[in-house]
Amino acid sequence: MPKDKISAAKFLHGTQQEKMEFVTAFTEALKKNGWAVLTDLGLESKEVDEMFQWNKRLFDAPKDWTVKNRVTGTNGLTPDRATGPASRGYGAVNSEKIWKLKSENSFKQSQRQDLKEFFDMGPPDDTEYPTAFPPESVLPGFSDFMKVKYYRLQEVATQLMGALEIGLGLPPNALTQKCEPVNSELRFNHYPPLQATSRQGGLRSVGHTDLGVLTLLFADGVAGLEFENRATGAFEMAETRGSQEMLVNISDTLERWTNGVLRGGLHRVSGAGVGDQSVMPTRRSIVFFYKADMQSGSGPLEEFVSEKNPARYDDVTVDEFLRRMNARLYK
Ligand SMILES: O=C(O)CCC(=O)C(=O)O
Ligand SMILES: [Fe+2]
Repeated sequence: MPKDKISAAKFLHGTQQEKMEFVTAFTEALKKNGWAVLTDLGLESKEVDEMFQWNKRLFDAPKDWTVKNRVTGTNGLTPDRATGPASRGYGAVNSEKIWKLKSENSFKQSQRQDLKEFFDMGPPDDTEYPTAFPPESVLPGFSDFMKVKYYRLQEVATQLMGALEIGLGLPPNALTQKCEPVNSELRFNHYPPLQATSRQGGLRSVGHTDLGVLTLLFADGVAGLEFENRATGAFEMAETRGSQEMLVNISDTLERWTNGVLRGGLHRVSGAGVGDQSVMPTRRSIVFFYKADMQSGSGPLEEFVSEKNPARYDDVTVDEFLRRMNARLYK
């Protein structure tokens, strides 16, 4: 498991050789583990702290506005998550049936729960699947703030994808061009405090891989995020230091494009690490799902397919792939 954190400073500001050192370390970590922790991203920790402050304000605010915007409601604006390829707006606790994504039967009945509420924002200029924000009267300034952060994180993710293109020996923009026009999702997660007696299997979110290309994640100080150790099959705590460190994990679309050379990092959120405290504390995370353009193919790139290594994934469009997964996740 990656105990070492990789500094992005050399990639952002270094010599050609230093850039390549980052590219190699980053690509190797993702090939081996499916995830890595990066430091020195060029993101001010103040910027990330501000996102956590908005996360708190958002979930503390009265939720009347969300009624029109629940998982099953279309609101004339927000697509029904279960039938569409996108996720937008507020989702209450237990909206995501994450156990249906991989192997439903491996989860006990008591583990089939998801104890986070969340808010997903799509591209600010998306007219097909617009994000229903809380009204300005409820949370003044929130949508403007989010738009700026959305593009900032898109920029960071695009840079990291550029590094991966080099690391995988692909031509420049081979992967990033499949992510234009922008189709990522910026998510705020909030895990409300929970009595230990209702932990039910000790998990706040069960094991899964994310649907997009690459996921960027910041967690507050409360432990919980765990990744599968591929050597042992056991889940182990992934530690990040608040706003100064960012976790990156491979998601399903990149696994499909690379025909399994990069495999999605399997992760979950546990209530472990809080000892025998009777209440699990509130936990918050900020997640950027870097996603592909809906019209791009989701099947393996020709560079990763050969007679010996035939395509393992069907080449449906990203739109179709995401609809397939959303139908499991939200129905
Ligand atoms: O909150 C976390 O640390 C993980 C969140 C997560 O896995 C997700 O939103 O897909
Ligand atoms: Fe996830």
